Amino acid sequence: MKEPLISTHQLHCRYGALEILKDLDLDIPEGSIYGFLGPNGAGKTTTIRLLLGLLKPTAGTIRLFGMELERNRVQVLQRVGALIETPSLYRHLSGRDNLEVMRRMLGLKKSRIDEVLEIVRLRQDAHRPVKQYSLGMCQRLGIALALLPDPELLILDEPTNGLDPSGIREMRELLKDLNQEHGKTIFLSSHLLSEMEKTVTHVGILHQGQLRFQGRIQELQKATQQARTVEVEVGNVLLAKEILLYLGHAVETLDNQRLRVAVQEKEEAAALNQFLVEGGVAVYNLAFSAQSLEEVFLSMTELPAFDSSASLHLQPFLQA
Ligand SMILES: Nc1ncnc2c1ncn2[C@@H]1O[C@H](COP(=O)(O)OP(=O)(O)OP(=O)(O)O)[C@@H](O)[C@H]1O
Repeated sequence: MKEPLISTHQLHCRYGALEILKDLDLDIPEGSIYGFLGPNGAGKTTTIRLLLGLLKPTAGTIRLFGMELERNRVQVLQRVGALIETPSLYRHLSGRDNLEVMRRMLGLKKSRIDEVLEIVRLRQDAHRPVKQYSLGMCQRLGIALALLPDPELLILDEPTNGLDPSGIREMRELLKDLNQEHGKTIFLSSHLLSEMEKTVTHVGILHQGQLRFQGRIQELQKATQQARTVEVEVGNVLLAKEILLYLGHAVETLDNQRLRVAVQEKEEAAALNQFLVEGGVAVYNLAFSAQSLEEVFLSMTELPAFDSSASLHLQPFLQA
């Protein structure tokens, strides 16, 4: 099997006493668009800093292009283009001149500027000073700068952060184009699955420094179809909740008449109904629903939405 383009093994990182990343095993396949997702503070930027050699891990290893980063920094990093948050730009210079400064520093041929402007669709606006650019245009110029040396891998930290819906759409199209037409592997972070769902081929979900899911987006979608819930409308929410918790279901109170209950199989819904009725709870309505991808993502990255602590004092009641 082909070695992943980026892989980390048991990666740990601390800031002082604070453990930020724990046992992080990332696998980013060549040719993928890998969405690294997680809420604010999950550790995404810290991971990106580690991948770019800007920070040293407390423990663990990082391999890029099959080489250990620590021992091959220069060789590895010249094949990587990166954009961390907003790009550093000379605001009084035009987009083209910003690229020209970098081109000279890298000693690249002049024609490369038009090539990258074309890719990020900024050719028309290349003559304008950057201070007149929208945030989306600045982000695209930042990506053009990262693309100048024609890297195989792009690492982008929250490239859609702060963009309006049309800016997000343009960024999504650009990322797909870079991947499909220009063969770039892309690793990008985001705190919104909904922004990335249609773009990424692979997903890693980070929560409090630990990976909660890693795999193809289709696998996450499949998990979504399996993660079903039942909405139950009852006469006595408190009693219904106690019974369901006792039975080991994860339960969320929606309002003073409705509960949401996690179930694995369809048959469980029928059994659940029977237990409630036998326990003296009037059941007015019971509706089946699959969780959306966003709900699955949130359930992986929020403190448990479901309260699954069983209450013991119901035992005699149910055995009666
Ligand atoms: N230099 C630092 N010193 C101490 N703590 C830090 C430092 N940088 C980040 N942290 C802490 O590390 C944790 C992870 O931060 P990080 O920036 O990696 O998260 P993130 O997932 O990128 O979130 P965001 O989307 O908000 O940037 C946070 O609790 C943050 O406060």
